[in-house]
Amino acid sequence: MAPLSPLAPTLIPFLDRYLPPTTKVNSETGLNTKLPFVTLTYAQSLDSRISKAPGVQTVISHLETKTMTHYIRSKHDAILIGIGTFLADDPGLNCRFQSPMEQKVHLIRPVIIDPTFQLGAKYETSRLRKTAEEGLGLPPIVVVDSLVLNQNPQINTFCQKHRIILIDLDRNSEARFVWEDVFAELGRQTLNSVMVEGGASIIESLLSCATSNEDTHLINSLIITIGPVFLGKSGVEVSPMNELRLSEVNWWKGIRDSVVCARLNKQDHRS
Ligand SMILES: NC(=O)C1=CN([C@@H]2O[C@H](COP(=O)(O)OP(=O)(O)OC[C@H]3O[C@@H](n4cnc5c(N)ncnc54)[C@H](O)[C@@H]3O)[C@@H](O)[C@H]2O)C=CC1
Ligand SMILES: Nc1nc(O)c(N)c(N[C@@H]2O[C@H](COP(=O)(O)O)[C@@H](O)[C@H]2O)n1
Repeated sequence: MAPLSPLAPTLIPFLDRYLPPTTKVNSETGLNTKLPFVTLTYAQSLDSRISKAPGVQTVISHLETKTMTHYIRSKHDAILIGIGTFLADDPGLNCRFQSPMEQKVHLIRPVIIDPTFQLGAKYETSRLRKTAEEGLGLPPIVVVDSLVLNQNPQINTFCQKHRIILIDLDRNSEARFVWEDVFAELGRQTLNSVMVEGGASIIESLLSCATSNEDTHLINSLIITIGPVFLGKSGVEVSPMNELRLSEVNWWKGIRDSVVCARLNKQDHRS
């Protein structure tokens, strides 16, 4: 694993207002809210692609913005990916950014959205498991369709040592979880901030639900790294179902990549 570079100092004030507050407070009631603070963050090409082909891990971020991603991980309780990303990337999903102010590296909880429990035996040989066993990260929580519990014997073995969250799929709309159910459950598990990293299906699903009025509050911040590359028509594109305009937009320019931070709605979680 290549070491990270020092964090560009200008990234700290740039990112600050888009990162989770220490305590999430509802601006209207003054009470803590049940839903975690959700940051959607990923790296894309100039043609809005996050990998060069389906299921192929593709480096887009420069080391400088890779370091930024680990800094962002250090500010969240959980990191969420879809099972497609687990299968394609075999990621570590830990935090390797060490703040000079902290004695220890931050431990972030991986969450995998895996309705049909494809994780199965693949977890045994994964980097995720190795990272957790070496004490460099935490074991994952896997979010599974409630109906799959009795249909897949591998779940029972996995459950003995790991946490599984059972949620009913929304069977009216192409067998997806309702995101509010997922985040509410993560909130109940005391995960007060969730960083969503991908992949394409997860990003599109979240951006698309943000275009429906009811769910705009689910994503609190958007942080996108843009690398100077076109991945072409065989690349995996991310695009919401409908037009989506951003607010509170700010840009940062690094050695090679640019980063855009924004909100999807007008709600300010710090006021
Ligand atoms: N450039 C970047 O920042 C990143 C790139 N990637 C890339 O993305 C690709 C993987 O993307 P995908 O294949 O789309 O996989 P994915 O990680 O989005 O997982 C897809 C699976 O997640 C589940 N899922 C997604 N939305 C759901 C919902 N609302 N309810 C229930 N289940 C849901 C389904 O089982 C679906 O098959 C890989 O090539 C990976 O390298 C992944 C993360 C970040
Ligand atoms: N920030 C960023 N830039 C890229 O170019 C990427 N391909 C990704 N991918 C995400 O990073 C995960 C790998 O994490 P580990 O370093 O192994 O912990 C991968 O699973 C994607 O979510 N990200």
